[in-house]
Amino acid sequence: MSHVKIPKTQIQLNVWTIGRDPNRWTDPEDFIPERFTNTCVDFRRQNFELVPFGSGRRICPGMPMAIATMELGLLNLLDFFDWQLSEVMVKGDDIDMEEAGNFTIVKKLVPVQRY
Ligand code: HEM
Repeated sequence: MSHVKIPKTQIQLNVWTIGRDPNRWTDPEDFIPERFTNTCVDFRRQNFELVPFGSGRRICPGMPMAIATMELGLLNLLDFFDWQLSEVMVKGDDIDMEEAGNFTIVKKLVPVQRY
């Protein structure tokens, strides 16, 4: 494979669209976290359908810190609170996974203090 240099040009990948490509993902709009178990697709490697931290020599150097911070934050939220759906979250019998908000996100889950 030959490499082409494009000097003084910034290239941005549309990771949002890649992550919703129906040619790559089954039911891409559905929330199916199990899709990431038993798969060889790994966001740390060169699986270009999943590149939240970029890839190659300019991959995010803060990735280990970001993962540790997110895991710690998430585990604390799960440990200290029970979570229930707010009324806006329920759609029929199902959970409404439609995105809301732009720069600010509407709270769809309600924390209930456990202790
Ligand atoms: C969820 C959290 C984070 C996400 C999703 C994220 C994502 C990214 C992405 C997509 C890039 C561009 C990679 C590329 O060009 O291929 C990047 C670059 C970078 N990130 Fe992160 N990042 C996160 C957290 C962090 C943290 C915590 C730090 C530092 C403590 C950090 C420092 C950097 C730096 C310095 C670059 C530039 C690397 C370079 O251009 O060589 N990031 N990040």
